[in-house]
Amino acid sequence: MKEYEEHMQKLAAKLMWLALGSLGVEEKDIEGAGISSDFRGAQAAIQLNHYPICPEPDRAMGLAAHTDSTLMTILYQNNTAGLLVFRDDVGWITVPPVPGSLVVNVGDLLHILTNGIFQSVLHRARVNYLRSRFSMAYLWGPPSEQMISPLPKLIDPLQSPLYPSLTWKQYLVTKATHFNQSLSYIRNYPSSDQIS
Ligand SMILES: O=C(O)CCC(=O)C(=O)O
Ligand SMILES: [Fe+2]
Repeated sequence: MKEYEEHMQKLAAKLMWLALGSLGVEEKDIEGAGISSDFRGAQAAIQLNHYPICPEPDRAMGLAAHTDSTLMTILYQNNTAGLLVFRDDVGWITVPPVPGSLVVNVGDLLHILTNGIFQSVLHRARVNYLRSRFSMAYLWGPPSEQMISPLPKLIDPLQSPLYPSLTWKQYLVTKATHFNQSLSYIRNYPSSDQIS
């Protein structure tokens, strides 16, 4: 498990740079925002999910629809389908397991950091009536006291940032009250002091 975590940590930092680099963000932009460019001090948790066989999947909850409160989540799923993501134009679509591959979810904090350019994804998991399913989520985020705010480079110069500056800890408090509405709740709040 420790080895898996070490690999995931390196992969997360690499993926983060692929995502940010694609937006023209450079190391100095990240350092300028007070974040170490190698994401030193990042915090992570591994969540193991097990979905036993269910004779009536349509009447069971599985994992309720949510967005991850992370910067990024790297998800392994065994070869039983069950993960669904929500696309505005089509609705719920299955993310089929592909052997040897991992799923990467944009989390709410990356959504905030990129001022909504990379949007966190609403997803849920269904149970299966033939096979049990398990998944392993590597939930990756910043140090808990690190301020996260939209990167100045990604803010339209004629507009204010869409989200306030806040720590992961503060965001989790908001999420515990506002659940899937949290991002819209904090949107356009000038300061995290006013957030509850
Ligand atoms: O089991 C899955 O595919 C989804 C797991 C998940 O979304 C989570 O652990 O946050
Ligand atoms: Fe999730």
